[in-house]
Amino acid sequence: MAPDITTAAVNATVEQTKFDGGKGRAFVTFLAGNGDYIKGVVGLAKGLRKTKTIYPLVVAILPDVPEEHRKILVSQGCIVKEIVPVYPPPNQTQFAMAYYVINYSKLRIFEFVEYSKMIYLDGDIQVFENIDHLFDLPDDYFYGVMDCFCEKTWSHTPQYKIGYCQQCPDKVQWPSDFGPKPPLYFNAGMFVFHPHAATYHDLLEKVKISKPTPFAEQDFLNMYFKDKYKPIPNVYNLVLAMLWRHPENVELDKVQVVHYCAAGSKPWRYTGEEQNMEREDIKMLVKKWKEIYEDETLDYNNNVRVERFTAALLEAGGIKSMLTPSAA
Ligand SMILES: O=c1ccn([C@@H]2O[C@H](COP(=O)(O)OP(=O)(O)O)[C@@H](O)[C@H]2O)c(=O)[nH]1
Ligand SMILES: OC[C@H]1O[C@H](O[C@@H]2[C@@H](O)[C@H](O)[C@@H](O)[C@H](O)[C@@H]2O)[C@H](O)[C@@H](O)[C@H]1O
Ligand SMILES: [Mn+2]
Repeated sequence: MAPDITTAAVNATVEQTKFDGGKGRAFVTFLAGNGDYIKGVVGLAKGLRKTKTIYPLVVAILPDVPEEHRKILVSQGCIVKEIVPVYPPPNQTQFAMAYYVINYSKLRIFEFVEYSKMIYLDGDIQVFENIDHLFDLPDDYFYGVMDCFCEKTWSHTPQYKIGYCQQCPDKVQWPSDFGPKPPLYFNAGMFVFHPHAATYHDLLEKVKISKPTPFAEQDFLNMYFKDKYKPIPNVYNLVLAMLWRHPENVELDKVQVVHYCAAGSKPWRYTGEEQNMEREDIKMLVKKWKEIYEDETLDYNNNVRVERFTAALLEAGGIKSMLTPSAA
């Protein structure tokens, strides 16, 4: 019978392991409002647990997230950090989606300098394979997956109007009289970054004087990091529209991270009625998300003793040191 490990020791070890074992690394997501995105974040927390990641999930929440949702996040082992909202300068801009204005608050995560490296994931993303290796990417760059400009949400752009997309740059040439080709552009639903105080303060200064644009903080981040952005393969953030816009660029069985950003694809409110939602691949991906969300063995409370006991073993120097002398 292993000796009693005091709860305090386990708690201390868990926190320390999370920090040391994580080498100051963490996944981070963003939650605002009292709506149903809480389901997305719970699904993400359980999906990350299923990948056996050693890194915690930090949830940056706006003040309007209700206590009941905060308790759910803590019960799922998340590190909950309340952030102050960030608003863009007042402007008449029509955002691609009216609620995108709240997404500027995502920028607060750049202040989490207690972490040396973070992977940001939208709440409507699911991680199906272990992606811990992305934390080892060099700090000098900002990593994300290239977006697609073919959906109607892009109809305000010159790219959309001429049928140009960075996913198939040879299909429609960028006209020379349009000026320089747009720099590579990432989807801001997933990115790998190194929190840094000076960068954070500069970001916040610049966002206060930047004209808001239809894709809100996504446009801003692309402008800000355009000289540091390094594309990573789309297996790390499958923007669903790629399935019908650029199927030649997708190998579904190799996809590790899925971004449920197409209209009607949020798994927790999926009805299958919107355009493209009746596709078999969409139905399969929504089913995969729901299987994780409904899997009680992935709940933190059903794992905490294993995670804590493992952590305590690490701290105590392995199984032998835990056995009583007579059994040694
Ligand atoms: O009511 C909302 C809307 C958005 N979000 C957060 O903001 C992210 C970006 O919004 P969304 O994913 O809907 O944008 P999309 O990727 O679909 O354009 C979401 O994933 C959530 O993490 C939220 O918490 N509550
Ligand atoms: O606030 C702007 C948002 O812009 C992005 O969503 C868009 C973009 O990806 C388009 O390319 C798609 O066509 C569209 O479906 C999708 O919603 C990010 O996913 C989200 O995190 C957030 O930054
Ligand atoms: Mn999203």
